[in-house]
Amino acid sequence: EDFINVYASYGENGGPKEECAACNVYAQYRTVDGLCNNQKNPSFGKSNSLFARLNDENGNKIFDYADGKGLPRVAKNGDELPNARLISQAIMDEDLGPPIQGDKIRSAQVVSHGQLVAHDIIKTNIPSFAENDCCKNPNKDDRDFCFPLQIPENDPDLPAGCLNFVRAKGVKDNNGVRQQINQATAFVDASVVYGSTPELTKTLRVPDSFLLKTDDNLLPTPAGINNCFNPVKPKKCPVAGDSRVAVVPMLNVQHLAWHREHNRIASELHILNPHWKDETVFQEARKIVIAMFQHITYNDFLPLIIGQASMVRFGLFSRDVNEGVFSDCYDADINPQVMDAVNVAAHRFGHSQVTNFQNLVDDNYNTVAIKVDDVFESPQLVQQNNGTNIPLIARNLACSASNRIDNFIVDGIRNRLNRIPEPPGSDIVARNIQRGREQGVSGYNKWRELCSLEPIKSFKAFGKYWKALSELYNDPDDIDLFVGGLLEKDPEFNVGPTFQCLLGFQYQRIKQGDRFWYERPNQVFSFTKEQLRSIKENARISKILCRNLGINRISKNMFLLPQKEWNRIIPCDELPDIDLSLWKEQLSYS
Ligand code: HEM
Ligand SMILES: [Ca+2]
Repeated sequence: EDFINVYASYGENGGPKEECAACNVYAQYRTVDGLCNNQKNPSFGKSNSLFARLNDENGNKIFDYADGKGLPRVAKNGDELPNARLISQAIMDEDLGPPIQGDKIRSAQVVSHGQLVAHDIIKTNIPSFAENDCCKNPNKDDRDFCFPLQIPENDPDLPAGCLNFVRAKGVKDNNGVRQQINQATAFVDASVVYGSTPELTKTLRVPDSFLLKTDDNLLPTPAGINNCFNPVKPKKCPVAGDSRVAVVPMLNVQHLAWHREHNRIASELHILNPHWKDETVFQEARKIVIAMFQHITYNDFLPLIIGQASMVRFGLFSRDVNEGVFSDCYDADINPQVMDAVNVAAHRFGHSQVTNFQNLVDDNYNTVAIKVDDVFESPQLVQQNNGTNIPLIARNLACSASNRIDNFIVDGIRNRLNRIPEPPGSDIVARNIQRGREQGVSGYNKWRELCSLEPIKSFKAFGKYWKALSELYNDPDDIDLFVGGLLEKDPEFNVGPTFQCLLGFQYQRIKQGDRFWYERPNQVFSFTKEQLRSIKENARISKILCRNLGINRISKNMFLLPQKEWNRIIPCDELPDIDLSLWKEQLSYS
């Protein structure tokens, strides 16, 4: 049974002309930018191609712009939609929720890995915020460029009036309709580690070597690239495969762990196979890192977000090693590109898991509280004293709870987001809502319909929020997807049915549309049976973070809070390891 109507399919996917070049059918490794992953449509899933829209039964793209071309969505009756900040205040203020919003089983590592994967598959091209102030500059009336937020009078936290918001770069498709550009590869391919363009990969790599660059054993800080959005605090700026590496320290150390894991694996492969060229060592290590990243993301992370039933329904679990090692679900007709609804709403579910604190936890489990809004874009917290805080951040990832997925978003990111270089900062909820509208993403009910769920006919369906919603919106069809989606409940605290459908469908396409999916047999790039088995049995997020972030003990499954019986804190050495000797090439003398 298909959640998404059979009619809904992907539209054409524009891309630059270079893609006319023929693909190398015998390529052993995926390209950095995803080009030629699909040999019939070389730009499927490629970086810098357009986000996907679903098609209706007549093959027309599904979107909702006020003028049908590119102006932000308005209400069904033609009025402006309700003020995004007012919605945020009335529905998503953490003070409206229960006093304790922590999840009982999910750790902060779920949140951080979620952000890392989000950044692996999604990066909207948005003109720089710092250089373009839509409240001040001469372009402020340009509706193609600006869509500022309006903070109402008497707002308790943000100053009334205009708050900057720049629209995503627009590209006209063949019908003259505004589309947006995804700068990341849509594949789950560790592009957060290696970059989504050959130029960035080159910057990250040590020339003539299999290693990624480091600076004092930390992420590299090459001159000439400045990803640091905070211009005030003097510091070195870390560079990784994605420019948002330092949004918060917990994300920063995810990048660091995978970066170090590449160098560890590459160094071992080099010792095992001294005759291999540097390039071979680099690419073989990259291939193993990507396989681990895919395995962990699909089998250990995603079930905690969309739940067991949706995992099974969309065929997202890898094949159980007891039933066989290889598995082939590849379908060359599938375009893995991320769809608009997943970009602007469904995959932003993680914003409700974020907590107000990014604490440091020492070896005796003493905690130093650090507020999230004090450490946005603060790589110095990770870098200082040669990285002495790194193990303390890692322990916090394992030991502190994520917040529940619900309609409450903490003040740290809802009132004080990115107060850089100085207050007032912004509201992540208002931004997400505004982002959905400016990209012409259809309202919540449309997505329910596409997911074969009953559209909501009355505000009453939303329980205690019906009144607030009915005072804000004219019609249930006007409700923004981010708002409606997070108001849905799931008994196991996964995302609700609409986001399960959208994320399940998206991750299915990313898996089935990936020619290089790690489980595939009989290809020039396939692992051996023994190698794949070793990856499947031993790839663990706990092992990767434990061995690379300077801690000695860790919970067996870091995505879950430590627990005496089944998720004890154990020495890292007791966690299983991938057997890299399986990559030792048997030289034959013929
Ligand atoms: C740790 C705190 C986090 C902060 C401070 C943060 C902040 C932001 C900001 C400022 C944006 C841009 C909003 C816009 O203008 O469109 C954004 C986008 C986004 N966030 Fe987060 N976020 C956090 C965690 C997460 C998590 C945990 C997830 C998912 C599990 C997530 C998923 C996304 C996605 C998918 C986007 C859209 C990205 C794009 O358009 O390129 N974020 N976030
Ligand atoms: Ca990617």
